Amino acid sequence: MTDSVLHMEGISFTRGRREVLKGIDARFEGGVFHAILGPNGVGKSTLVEILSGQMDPDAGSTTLFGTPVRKLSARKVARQVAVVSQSHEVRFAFSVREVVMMGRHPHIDRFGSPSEHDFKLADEAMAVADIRHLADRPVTEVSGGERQRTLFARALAQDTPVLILDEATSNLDMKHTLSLLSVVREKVKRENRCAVGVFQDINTAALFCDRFHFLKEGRMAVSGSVEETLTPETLWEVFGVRARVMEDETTGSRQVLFNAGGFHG
Ligand SMILES: Nc1ncnc2c1ncn2[C@@H]1O[C@H](COP(=O)(O)OP(=O)(O)OP(=O)(O)O)[C@@H](O)[C@H]1O
Repeated sequence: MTDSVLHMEGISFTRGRREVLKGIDARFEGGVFHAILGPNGVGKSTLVEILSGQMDPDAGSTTLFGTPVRKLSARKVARQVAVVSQSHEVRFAFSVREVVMMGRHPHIDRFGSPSEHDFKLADEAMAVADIRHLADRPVTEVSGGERQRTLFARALAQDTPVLILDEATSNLDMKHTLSLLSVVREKVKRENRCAVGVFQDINTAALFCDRFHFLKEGRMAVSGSVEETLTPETLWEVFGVRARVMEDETTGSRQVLFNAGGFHG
């Protein structure tokens, strides 16, 4: 049994002169790891920015546990939704530990100070993201992948029922990609949390996610379980690429085999 945690209805959004999203309906449940997929510029980041309350849509509504997101304060949303965004920009030279501790701020009283529990969660998140050895380094002086792991750890420390990942592993090596997404999957399955990830790499998404949502030309083109949606027909329709879809006999997960010349003009 799955519960609807986030619900989008009739979401439309125009950026510049272009209507990027055209009446999107989607449901994101607890206990499910969702993937948002689609070509560059189709509106994946825009969709998750609206989903996490960072932007208001021109039309339609998003509810979080039944309450319209626009009626909730940023602090209330941050207690429920953590985001690892695509922008890796960190302007100030906070230490890696300080950045991870920022994930606890929504939970700490305005005039209070962090508790033992806050420090413990931040420390655990740093261990999971394998950044403890970087704790005292300025975040402006670590590598792109290390910075992304720091922002991932901040979101894990935030300890929310909803986790939104916008290409959150795009700079990570394979080992850290697998280990961090395994942790997300475990939280989704064991603790009934809801995860929504934007992915460019369909095979990584197929290893960890339960449901795929493909965007095309501002609309939700195909939505459903990985088995239903990850087909050569969908890949052709959405991305204009020819590919084979294989099922790994050992793990049962679907993987795509591309070929160098297999794309539409
Ligand atoms: N700040 C902005 N101002 C105006 N237009 C924008 C802005 N950010 C994005 N856009 C435009 O909105 C559209 C959707 O962008 P968005 O970043 O949501 O796409 P995306 O699917 O996440 O793309 P990608 O796969 O390249 O990350 C694109 O046409 C983009 O050029």
